[in-house]
Amino acid sequence: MSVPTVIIHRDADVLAKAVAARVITRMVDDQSAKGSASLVLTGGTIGLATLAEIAASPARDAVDWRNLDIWWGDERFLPGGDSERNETGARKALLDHVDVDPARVHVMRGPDSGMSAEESAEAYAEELRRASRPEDHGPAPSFDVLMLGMGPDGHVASLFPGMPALYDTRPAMAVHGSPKPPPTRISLSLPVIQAAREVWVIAAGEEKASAVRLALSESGSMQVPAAGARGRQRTLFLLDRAAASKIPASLGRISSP
Ligand SMILES: O=C1O[C@H](COP(=O)(O)O)[C@@H](O)[C@H](O)[C@H]1O
Repeated sequence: MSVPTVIIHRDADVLAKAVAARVITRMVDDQSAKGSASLVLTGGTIGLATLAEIAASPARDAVDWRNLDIWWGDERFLPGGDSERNETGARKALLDHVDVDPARVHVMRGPDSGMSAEESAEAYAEELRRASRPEDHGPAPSFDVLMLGMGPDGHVASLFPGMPALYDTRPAMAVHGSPKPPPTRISLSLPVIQAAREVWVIAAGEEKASAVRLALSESGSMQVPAAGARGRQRTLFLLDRAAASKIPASLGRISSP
């Protein structure tokens, strides 16, 4: 697992624009090198702001959207179209504005599919297994970029502190009793997150500062799930100044104006 690099931007607005530019460049590079790319989306405030900035960028047309696999790190188990679903937010902010291949937009299905949360999670796990290639050496693709928002409690995807899902080794699982509504969710597991080539934890705001400090410390992922958010080749903590305000000065970091 890689050691995190911390990059700090002035505020949430600059952070979202900078992450958007980073996503576009990374997808273009991966598509140039291997023909296609994979991107895991996150819900949450800064995650959706980032997607809106990608949509607003003239450089978005440099991405071959039809040759991109889009996945989610987690989903709130709500019917399709519900405004609280991460999918709904992502469609509104970005996916409705670019020419994605619907077959390559891998959604976690809600109760309107007729499936229980367990069945939906298993269907997603199966989709991940099918997409895995021999070089991935595991039950899910090694995603090129996996973005994660982070809660003030240090949760990432729908992996909340102290919850059994943190020990789950299936590619995706149902989560019940989430402390943040809605209570039922679907999440990628920690091993799948850690198999991604690059993991980007994105956080803005002072309310995230303590969790950011713990996520960059020696904390265990059971106490602070974001402490387990590490990519195989690279881990980035992309922060605004407020979210970075409690990081010890000793920790290497790069700041933009
Ligand atoms: O519920 C969720 O919350 C987190 C973080 O959201 P934020 O609004 O505090 O930024 C998000 O990363 C996750 O995908 C989502 O389901």
